Amino acid sequence: MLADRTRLHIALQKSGRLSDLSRDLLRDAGFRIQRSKNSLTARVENFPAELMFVRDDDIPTFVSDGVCEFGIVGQNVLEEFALGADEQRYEVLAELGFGGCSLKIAAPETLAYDGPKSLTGERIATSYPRIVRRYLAEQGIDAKIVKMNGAVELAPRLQIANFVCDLVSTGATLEANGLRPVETVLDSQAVLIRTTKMLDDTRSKLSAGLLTRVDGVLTTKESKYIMLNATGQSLQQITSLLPGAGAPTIVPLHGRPGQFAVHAVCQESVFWETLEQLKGAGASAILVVPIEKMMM
Ligand SMILES: Nc1ncnc2c1ncn2[C@@H]1O[C@H](COP(=O)(O)OP(=O)(O)OP(=O)(O)O)[C@@H](O)[C@H]1O
Ligand SMILES: O=P(O)(O)OC[C@H]1O[C@H](OP(=O)(O)OP(=O)(O)O)[C@H](O)[C@@H]1O
Ligand SMILES: [Mg+2]
Repeated sequence: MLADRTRLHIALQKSGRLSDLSRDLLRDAGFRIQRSKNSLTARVENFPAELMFVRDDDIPTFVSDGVCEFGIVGQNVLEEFALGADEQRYEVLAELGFGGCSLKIAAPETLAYDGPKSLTGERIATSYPRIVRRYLAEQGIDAKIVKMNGAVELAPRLQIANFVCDLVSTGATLEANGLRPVETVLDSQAVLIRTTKMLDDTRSKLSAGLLTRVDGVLTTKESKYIMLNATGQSLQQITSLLPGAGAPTIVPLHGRPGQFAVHAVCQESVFWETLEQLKGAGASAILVVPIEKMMM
């Protein structure tokens, strides 16, 4: 059956690290996901789109083939796919700020390691053979790659390989298996991808609409609304300290001559250090509040 051309198809991981976070992003963007008994697909109630729940490894293929116009997948999976593809038939539209992890080479705690040359002639177990092959080529190292589909951390104990190359975030899995990270091969997070296949007018418009909403969520997540009071002399320094703020609103404070209220939308992270600097420059009554929705 041909996919319905009047709606968008979005490929998401069915169950795993990215599943809930991907759905949360779409919900934050205002899409109401219909509950479905058939858990492999779900309609969006208030937008012509259908979610397809699949294995994450299949997402780059579906989007490249245009079976799904959009997908959410880790950069690690995408890169491994790209290294095996003849041409790139998808585009990365946004880094989503979740699913952060790194692909690392790890070795048993007891094994000596003295830089990448220690990998020469060794066996490295991984689910990411193409990425590891590229890394070894860049380093000019000759080593044998052993492909495993999961439980890679077990390889040294099973004497399949001395080294592993797998995803790490907290490092707890490595530690639990008596391994330590020795090299970082790739840093990764989830990204939104779109097919580069030509879309008809209907889906092209829907695609732009979806993108505007997702962009809105991503900008909003970083953005904060700052309010503070300042004296006339300190205004210039204070406004220059506001991270990623356009033109702030400055209004005189009633009954307090020479004092002003400054309001600004900051589109970059606001750290405690920033607040300390603002205070040091003469700001008082500083408030930082989250922004719920934003459309620029
Ligand atoms: N420890 C982690 N911390 C954060 N993100 C991670 C971590 N491990 C993996 N990820 C990211 O989440 C993605 C999905 O991880 P998961 O372990 O659920 O995949 P999987 O077992 O291959 O699932 P599937 O059944 O869909 O093939 C990874 O490709 C990676 O981008
Ligand atoms: O550094 P850590 O925080 O310990 O995370 C690393 C683990 O997370 C991932 O597996 P996941 O738990 O998603 O399970 P999976 O192997 O079944 O995919 C990855 O394959 C590691 O095993
Ligand atoms: Mg997978």
